[in-house]
Amino acid sequence: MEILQTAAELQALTETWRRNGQRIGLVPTMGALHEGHLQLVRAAAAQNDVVITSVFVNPTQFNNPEDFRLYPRLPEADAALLAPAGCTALFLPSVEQMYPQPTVLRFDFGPLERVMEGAHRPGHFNGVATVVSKLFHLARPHRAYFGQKDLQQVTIIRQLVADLSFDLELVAYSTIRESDGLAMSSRNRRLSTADRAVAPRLYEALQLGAEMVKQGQSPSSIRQAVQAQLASAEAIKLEYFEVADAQTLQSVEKAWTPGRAIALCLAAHLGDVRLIDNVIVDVA
Ligand SMILES: Nc1ncnc2c1ncn2[C@@H]1O[C@H](COP(=O)(O)OP(=O)(O)OP(=O)(O)O)[C@@H](O)[C@H]1O
Ligand SMILES: CC(C)(CO)[C@@H](O)C(=O)[O-]
Ligand code: BAL
Repeated sequence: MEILQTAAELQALTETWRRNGQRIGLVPTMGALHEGHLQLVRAAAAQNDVVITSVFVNPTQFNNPEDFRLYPRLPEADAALLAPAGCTALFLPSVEQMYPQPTVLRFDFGPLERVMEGAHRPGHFNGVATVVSKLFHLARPHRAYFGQKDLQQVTIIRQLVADLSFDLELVAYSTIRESDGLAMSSRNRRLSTADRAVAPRLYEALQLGAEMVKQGQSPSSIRQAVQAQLASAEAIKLEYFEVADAQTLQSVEKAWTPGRAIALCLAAHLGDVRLIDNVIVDVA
């Protein structure tokens, strides 16, 4: 596996691959890799001739400087995991490589970003869309891989791909969980032992909500039940819980629209670690 640190190296490599007619898969990440990332790399390896994984802790998408400073950075361990998963090239740029000058670009995804992560992390999706656009231009992938754990992110990137006519296929994979249900996340490493023990309560609360959706209970009763269940775990500080349309991500207030899937999404703090999770429920 090659390790590339400059944008010019990546462009040169992808140009050669394109000229040779090779199909390129791209897996954008912020590193501290786990099975959630590796399923994306394995899928990319199975579906393309070559795979680029980027590991870049992107400063422009962090609204909290402490979160950026403490984000786990493990490039050697990441490299060791990527080669056996079928990655051809690891792109490991510096901030200066990705941002040779301060970016002034501004994206506005309208209602899609005025809820949940966009509402609670000002500027977050502007930073995500900026770096993902740069990665698409540098890597020129035929397919790009993302996880449903970041449901709003994948929805916004789908809009970005359509609006800017990126000539690629967006591929999304479902959330990989620990055996106790906790969604795998790089930030899980930062949980204290006590907080790690209660963290599965997040998924348990989402499962309770999913059961209530299936029983046809109202969004307001689901909100109440999920919030009450999480309030009983003292270590968990819920930031938001949303009952949303899985496509538009807009809050569902009254009746379900038959045939439209529902997304139950939350963000919560355990100590100084902020986690997100979601489940998607089909409504008959
Ligand atoms: N548990 C998971 N299952 C499936 N995909 C995942 C999972 N965790 C992350 N991904 C996906 O991997 C890609 C890179 O995510 P990222 O590097 O931010 O990892 P992360 O574990 O989500 O970290 P954190 O949540 O702490 O930011 C994203 O497309 C993300 O949705
Ligand atoms: C897509 C991404 C790599 C952009 O920095 C990041 O938001 C992530 O890891 O989900
Ligand atoms: N996985 C989403 C990236 C972030 O939390 O900034």
